Amino acid sequence: MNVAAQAFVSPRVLARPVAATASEATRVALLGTGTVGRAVLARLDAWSGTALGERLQLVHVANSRVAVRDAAGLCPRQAAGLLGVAPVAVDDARRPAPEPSSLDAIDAVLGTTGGIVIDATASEDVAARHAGWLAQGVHVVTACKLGQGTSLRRWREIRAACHDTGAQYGDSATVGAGLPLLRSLRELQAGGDRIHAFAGILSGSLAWLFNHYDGMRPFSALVRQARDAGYTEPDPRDDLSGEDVRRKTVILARAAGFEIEPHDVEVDSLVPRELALLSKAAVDAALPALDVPLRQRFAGAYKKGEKLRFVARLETREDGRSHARVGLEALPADHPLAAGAGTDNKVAIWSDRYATQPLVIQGPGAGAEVTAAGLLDDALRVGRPR
Ligand SMILES: NC(=O)C1=CN([C@@H]2O[C@H](COP(=O)(O)OP(=O)(O)OC[C@H]3O[C@@H](n4cnc5c(N)ncnc54)[C@H](OP(=O)(O)O)[C@@H]3O)[C@@H](O)[C@H]2O)C=CC1
Ligand SMILES: N[C@@H](CC=O)C(=O)O
Repeated sequence: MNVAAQAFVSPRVLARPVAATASEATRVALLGTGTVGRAVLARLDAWSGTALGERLQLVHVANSRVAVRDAAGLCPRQAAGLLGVAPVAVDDARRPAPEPSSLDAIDAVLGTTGGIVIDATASEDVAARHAGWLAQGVHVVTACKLGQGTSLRRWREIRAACHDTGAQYGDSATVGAGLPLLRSLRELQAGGDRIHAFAGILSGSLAWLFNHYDGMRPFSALVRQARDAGYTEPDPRDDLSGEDVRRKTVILARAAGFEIEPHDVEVDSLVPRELALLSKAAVDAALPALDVPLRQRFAGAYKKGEKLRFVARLETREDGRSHARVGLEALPADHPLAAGAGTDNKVAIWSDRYATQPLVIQGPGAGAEVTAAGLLDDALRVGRPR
């Protein structure tokens, strides 16, 4: 059974069934039916007929190629079947036929205000539309970091659009795959606190890789395993190069009050030049180019009893300016950031309130299920309140 099919068997009951009317539901358009998008559909499917399910009405699902829509509401399982990412149900023939995917269709299907776009893509084209949707009064909930984690200009456009229309931007899944990181930073500042610094593990895939790498198995084999488990970006070089962590650092920094540009973050990439230059299709075969450099770095750390961890740091200097960097560090084995398991993200935050002992937030930081849960938590939050 493939991963898509597995997502749709034996759904857990996540909430008690209650009666509710469709008119109370918020219309939702889901973009992306890959690792995260399929998990969103599976979670919505498991909510069918429950109080949570009645609050969100799926009206549009698309990937980069095809879309299905129905203003009266789509069954998540059938939509997945129609788009070819889950087993086809018997009565799917009676459902709307898939049409070519177009981002212009969102306006027609959600109307001008009140609906939610869930972005489960890694698409620049989709991220470039976030501010426009918000400016129309459409809420955006996103796992994609290209909205807030790229240029300051785009970040400001997103914030301005939210301010002007009251539309909301759900970004919990962009850093820590739904962990309460961005929320905590914002709540501290809302209470008058000022953030001084943060340091942490912000990549679930790199956490998993360095929690498992023992210098014996080739590093490239572990990268393939992390990719197949759904922890990496669609192109694993985005993780290995530190670009994904750069974007998360930028998002966290801005949420902490530091309006930095991506180039303000110093990045130490793990990707050798010969791998960086390849097309995406050629990457898998060339992954062994990682093996020797990583084995050497592992051996150097091992001899000193240290552990390799990919760390992001933001500090404020005496002149009040911030400095951010991300890269591989060899840490003493008992260092707090060396602890953790699986895909754990772990972030320490120093502020006026937490000046000596930092506030520490830790938990799984990648994976389809936690990310989908983070997206739908945000969708419930920005949709019509209950
Ligand atoms: N995996 C994880 O643990 C986490 C992922 N994220 C983020 O979630 C996002 C999705 O990741 P993941 O599911 O792994 O990626 P996948 O590559 O598995 O899926 C991406 C999906 O986006 C679709 N897509 C691309 N362009 C468009 C478009 N213009 N319109 C509609 N759909 C489009 C693709 O379509 P097609 O199928 O046709 O190619 C595909 O279905 C990324 O931004 C990632 O950074 C965030 C937190 C954790
Ligand atoms: N590829 C990312 C997924 C979540 O953002 C990671 O490894 O953390």
